[in-house]
Amino acid sequence: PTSSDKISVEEYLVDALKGSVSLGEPQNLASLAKTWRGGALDPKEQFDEADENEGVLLNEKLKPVDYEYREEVHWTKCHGSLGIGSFGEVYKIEDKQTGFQCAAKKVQVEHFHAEELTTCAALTSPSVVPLYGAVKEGPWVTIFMKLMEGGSLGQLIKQSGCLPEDRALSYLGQALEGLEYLHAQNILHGDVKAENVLLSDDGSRALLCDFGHSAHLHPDGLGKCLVTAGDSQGGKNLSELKRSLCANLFHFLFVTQIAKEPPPLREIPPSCNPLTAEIIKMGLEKEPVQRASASELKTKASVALEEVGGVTSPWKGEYREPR
Ligand SMILES: CN1C=C[C@@](O)(C#Cc2ccnc(-n3nc(C(N)=O)c4cc(F)ccc43)c2)C1=O
Repeated sequence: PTSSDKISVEEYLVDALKGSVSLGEPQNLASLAKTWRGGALDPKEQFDEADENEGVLLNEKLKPVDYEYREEVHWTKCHGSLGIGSFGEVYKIEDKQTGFQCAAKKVQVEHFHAEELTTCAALTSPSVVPLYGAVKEGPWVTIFMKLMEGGSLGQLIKQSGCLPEDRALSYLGQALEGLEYLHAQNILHGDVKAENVLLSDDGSRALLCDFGHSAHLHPDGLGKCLVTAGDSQGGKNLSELKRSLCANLFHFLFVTQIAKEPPPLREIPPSCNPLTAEIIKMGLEKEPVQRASASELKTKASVALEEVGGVTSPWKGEYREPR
């Protein structure tokens, strides 16, 4: 066969997956998701697309029926939305056959980026929200994931006013763990903020979510932009992220608006542990070359947490007036 006759294994796989919903592997989902794109369709194509239903589910408690998985038919939303992600609303949903509940983000296909799935499909870190699969139904892409009953850190900060130092350090450390893991997989999250850190029902665990702005970093891409003095893994983009994460720590602690310029360090309260103050300064270092690596910041955050005596403040304690 000539080269034009040989189709890639991936094209062959995608051809087999098109038009149906099946229980499968992360790689299958990643390959199929790359074919989902919006764009001008002629009326005939629009009509055909309206009924289209295809996808790959990764959790056996989400059960397609006769190669279909449709809203209101096989799964249904439970009450209102949980929050708003990048280009989409997030809902608590229930599988009608198994009763299993999870979270689902609905994105219009013209706003869907395959990287939202290709970057997180095969991740297994305890600090990243697990993906349960994704399905295209007409002009919508629905992305299923683990339900995080504790809600987002952004919501907690709004409810609590500002966080006690022990909890801010614990959540920072876990978010840095997730970031460090993503970097080790050459993945750039691209939108690290309190709204994209989700909490377990008892508030003990914090996991990164929302890969709607993520990108695959090629190893040489990192090589070209090695600018931190930290471990060899650091990269300019990552150091930008770490800076925004430490700026977020400042936000977690003191609910300052994350200004374009680093928050005035003089506003770090004197009551704060010196190591916490050092972490904020290290992470907000303007010069990327001087900025600490994710690993260094993570290590310092866990030492600072030990120094403040671990997490002792109550989960969702009384309101604390932001500074
Ligand atoms: C693995 N994966 C798959 C899709 C993803 O890119 C996302 C997202 C996203 C964005 C904003 N918000 C939430 N969000 N999720 C939950 C939840 N899982 O319970 C949630 C709960 C809230 F209270 C508020 C926002 C929430 C989730 C991603 O990361």
